[in-house]
Amino acid sequence: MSEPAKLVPPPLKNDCFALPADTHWTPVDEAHALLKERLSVCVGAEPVPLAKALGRVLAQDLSAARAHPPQPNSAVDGYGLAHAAVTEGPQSFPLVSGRSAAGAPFEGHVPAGQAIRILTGATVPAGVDTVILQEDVATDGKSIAFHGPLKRGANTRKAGEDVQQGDVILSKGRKLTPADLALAAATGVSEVQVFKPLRVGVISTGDELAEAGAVARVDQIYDANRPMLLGLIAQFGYEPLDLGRAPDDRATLKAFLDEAAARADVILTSGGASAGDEDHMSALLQETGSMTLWRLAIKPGRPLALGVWKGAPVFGLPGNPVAALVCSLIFAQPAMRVLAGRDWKLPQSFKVPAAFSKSKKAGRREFLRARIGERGVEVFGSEGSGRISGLSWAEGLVALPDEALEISEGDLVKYYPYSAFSV
Ligand SMILES: Nc1nc2c(c(=O)[nH]1)N[C@H]1C(S)=C(S)[C@@H](COP(=O)(O)OP(=O)(O)OC[C@H]3O[C@@H](n4cnc5c(N)ncnc54)[C@H](O)[C@@H]3O)O[C@H]1N2
Ligand code: MOO
Repeated sequence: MSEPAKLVPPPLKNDCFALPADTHWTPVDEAHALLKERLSVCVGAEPVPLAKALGRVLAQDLSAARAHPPQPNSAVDGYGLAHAAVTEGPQSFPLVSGRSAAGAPFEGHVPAGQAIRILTGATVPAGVDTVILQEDVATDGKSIAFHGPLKRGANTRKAGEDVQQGDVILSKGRKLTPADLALAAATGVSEVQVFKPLRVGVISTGDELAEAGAVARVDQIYDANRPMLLGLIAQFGYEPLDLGRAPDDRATLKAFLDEAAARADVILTSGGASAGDEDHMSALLQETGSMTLWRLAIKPGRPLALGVWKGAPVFGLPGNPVAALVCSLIFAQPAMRVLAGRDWKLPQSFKVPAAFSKSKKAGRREFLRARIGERGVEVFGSEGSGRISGLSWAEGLVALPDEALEISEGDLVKYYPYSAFSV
């Protein structure tokens, strides 16, 4: 009998972030390019009254039903007159009786060489093309005296100078802001065709999880990811659907996914994304054949399981809360934007001086919990992926590029305030 082959241990690295050479580590930019290419809107459209349209996404271009302003009107309180009758130097014009006020226009014609009292927003009467500011005249109530020359058309707004009837005022895919509601209302729009809200289902997985409020065994932890992800979805303006906690049991998890696909347009799960013995989420998605299990060149958040379950895109986020949040912001957020009917757009970052120093390794993009302090952007003391306290401490993320980098205090680094993800 021959001796059993002796096990040869690998060199000890003890770096769970080291990137083994035999795996393809997908760079963040490559992952983004794939998401951008493959995703498209997955919700239908419906009409809603303008008053209910804030934050909704236009399902078609919006056109002005009327011009803005609809008629020429006065930009100031003053006196309207015909420019052709104005000369240089001091002069005086008799006032016609009556006035033009906003909502109560003067119906008659103002003869050349005469003037009419006119108020801000009032329709410019026939015969008038120019308005002189009341501060620039002397009056006894019967006539006005002022200095010429005046500029033709002064202090008036032309019909349609802002928007012409039929102009496209807002494009398909636009998320309606308060200013957009003003523009639509001003141009006579009372109802808009918008995409139905994106329903995002959230499932936590893991036998170790206990529900908030329940008595937890010492070996259990409270489910922190679910309230975080549901809150994030609400902040993004989508409809959060709490689909509960699934145990580490493949058949039950399957039933959870079935229910999720029936009720939600997109599914976010956390936990079980990597390839361990209990990582059922990635295993189930793999079975559908739609699976792209990404090993992402990112810290934190390496395992991100992506797939489609009964028609619904699934983001299998890593279980560690910091990684779950970072992956949601960096991948699920731009993806959900497109699924909800908007364009592909990454959040706006800012270059800010670092109030820290760090030696960064090559080969992965790193996201650090960060906030702006007096000396620049500060980072949380620990990079541990389970340190939830750092997520609350932070007001945003610093993104360090894929390459190796020596960062010294004062160097400019990329900073994303959390608010940049919720626009
Ligand atoms: N041998 C290795 N082990 C691990 C590696 C590795 O490279 N080699 N990578 C680590 C990294 S990085 C991550 S991230 C995790 C990802 O694993 P899973 O997505 O399969 O997540 P779980 O194992 O289920 O959970 C990880 C961690 O997070 C806790 N968790 C899970 N869900 C919740 C929740 N809803 N609320 C709060 N905390 C949650 C869970 O208890 C674990 O502690 O794998 C590492 N392992
Ligand atoms: O990278 Mo894991 O995703 O640290 O938490």
